[in-house]
Amino acid sequence: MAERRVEGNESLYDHAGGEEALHRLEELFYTKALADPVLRAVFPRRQPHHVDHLTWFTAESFGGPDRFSRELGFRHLIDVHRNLKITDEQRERFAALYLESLREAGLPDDERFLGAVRSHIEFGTRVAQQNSHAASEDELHPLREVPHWQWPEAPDRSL
Ligand code: HEM
Repeated sequence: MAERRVEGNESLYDHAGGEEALHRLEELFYTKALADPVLRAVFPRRQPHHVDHLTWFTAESFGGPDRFSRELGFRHLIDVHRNLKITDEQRERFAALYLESLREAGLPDDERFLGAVRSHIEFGTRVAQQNSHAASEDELHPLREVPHWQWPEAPDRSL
């Protein structure tokens, strides 16, 4: 679904196509993760709420409804990643499969949107990885709430 222009201050959530499009993306991604030889160690079986919860998280971070914070809370996200001991290879595969799924789910593929999703997934996977190794509260990543992701800055044409 290329060629969608960014309208005014449209949210990333609306640009993505809202809840339905994000759910399609997360379902495709989770199916790939479950079948992946590198990720199998951390995703041994399908968890019934994973896709919904991942959808709520992404929706909220992209400027949509705040259902993740209201119903689950950020602490839940910290807790589910604790002790997973995510390796660099797993983190990188997670990000690569996510970006692959974005294309296959037919979400917009304009450069600004792709840039926002790339930086979101890069940041999120690093937070999850750090928290997965934290032996104490002090070693957790300092993030304590769902971030509000923004469009990448437009290049400064005056330079
Ligand atoms: C942007 C990065 C990430 C986000 C937003 C994210 C988000 C989530 C969410 C919403 C859940 C669902 C919890 C529930 O069911 O209530 C979850 C669970 C989980 N995540 Fe992540 N995660 C990220 C990165 C990672 C990475 C890099 C890995 C490992 C390579 C990972 C492994 C897991 C596992 C194993 C679970 C629990 C089991 C399951 O639900 O399948 N996550 N994550």
